[in-house]
Amino acid sequence: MLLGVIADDFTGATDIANIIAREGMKVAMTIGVPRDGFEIGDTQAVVVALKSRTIPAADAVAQSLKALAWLNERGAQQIFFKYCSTFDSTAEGNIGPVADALAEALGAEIAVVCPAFPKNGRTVFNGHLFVGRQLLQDSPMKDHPLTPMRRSDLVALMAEQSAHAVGLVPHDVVSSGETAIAEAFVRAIAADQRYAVVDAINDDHLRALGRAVRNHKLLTGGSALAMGLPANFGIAPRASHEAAQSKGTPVKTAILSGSCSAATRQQLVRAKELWPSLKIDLDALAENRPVVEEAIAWASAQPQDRPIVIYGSADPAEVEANQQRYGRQRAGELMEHALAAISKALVADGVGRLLVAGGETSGAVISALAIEGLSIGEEIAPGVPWTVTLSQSPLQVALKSGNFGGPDFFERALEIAG
Ligand SMILES: Nc1ncnc2c1ncn2[C@@H]1O[C@H](COP(=O)(O)OP(=O)(O)O)[C@@H](O)[C@H]1O
Ligand SMILES: O=C(O)[C@@H](O)C(=O)COP(=O)(O)O
Repeated sequence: MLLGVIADDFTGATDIANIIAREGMKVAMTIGVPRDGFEIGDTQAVVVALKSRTIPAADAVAQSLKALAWLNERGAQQIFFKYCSTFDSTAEGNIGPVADALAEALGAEIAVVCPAFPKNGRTVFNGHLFVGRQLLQDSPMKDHPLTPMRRSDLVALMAEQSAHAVGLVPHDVVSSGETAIAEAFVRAIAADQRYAVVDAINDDHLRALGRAVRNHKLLTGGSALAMGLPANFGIAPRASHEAAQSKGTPVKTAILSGSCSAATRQQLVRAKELWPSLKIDLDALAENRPVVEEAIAWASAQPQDRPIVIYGSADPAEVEANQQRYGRQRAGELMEHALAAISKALVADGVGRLLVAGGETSGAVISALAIEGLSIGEEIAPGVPWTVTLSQSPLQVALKSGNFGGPDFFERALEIAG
């Protein structure tokens, strides 16, 4: 194995696996740390998907170290800690503690911090993270149900979460190329900095950075940082990425969404106009009413040849009201558990194609389905591939990060699936 990736959520894991695959590496994605006997064959990169973004920091550290040990035992030459391109972290923050623990275990003197994903509008400039034209703190991420981001200064955010000093490699250095970036790392190490936030506003910056980190033991960042890594191992991008799913056969399809992100809510407006839809009532869930059973009955009463949409997604005012009533964590868990239970019943009832919107939601759904891993197929939108589950009865699955994809994402996904 050349590259070992530890991803802090499941949508993020398919996102980075997609990028690595398109850059030519043979990649496998596992759900959690694989069981003993899981064969990696001639796989060059393994992405271990964890659901560690919003859990207590000590648990996130323990799970990440377990993943690291598994990857190291299989000879991974470089480790990548993948977090969100919007640096999603709770108030306590898991990114710093996990990065600290991985750096310590690997003996890494320096690690980059670079969530930039220019194709999806995430750029880092003077250490500040932008989403489109807005600072992160002014973007819809300020209202995220679990990880509201109210600051944009990555140096400050990382310094607050980590036990170590954090520096910045600014855009003028990055624009000067690989040698200048590598020299900046030497200066950062001399200044006792463990992390270097690196500016990147386009893919050329990320590729130059990719070359400059060739010898780093640990990288941290968003998926786009992985773009330049396969080339370091002498691997060239693939002309076309083979589809993992078979086309042309009708497949019962369900769209499940717990994502309250602005992009998902817009995508749902369109999906609801096209297909039968059902909203899950969080109050009813909290009152222990048979919401899940009713949703399953509703689904089986719908025409079987059309996609169905089941969602909890709500706008910031409704999410806020729910959190006031039930608490941030409980509100999230109630919805995640309900959507996970519904997905299990739908699959048992013959649904063979699932589109899941939301990182935490995807984690809950995929875990409930007891799936061991996913193989990466065609790209639907930047950062979102179709995948096929590594299971006895394979399912087609797309895990959509909350803010990824255009307004017609779901239609586009189904067109591509054929
Ligand atoms: N109506 C709702 N009220 C409160 N929380 C909700 C509601 N609908 C969904 N949630 C929760 O919001 C969180 C959304 O996170 P996630 O699934 O990661 O989406 P995203 O990818 O957009 O960040 C989940 O924990 C989900 O259960
Ligand atoms: O880096 C990204 O933006 C995504 O890969 C990701 O992690 C998104 O997380 P969610 O929005 O919670 O799905």
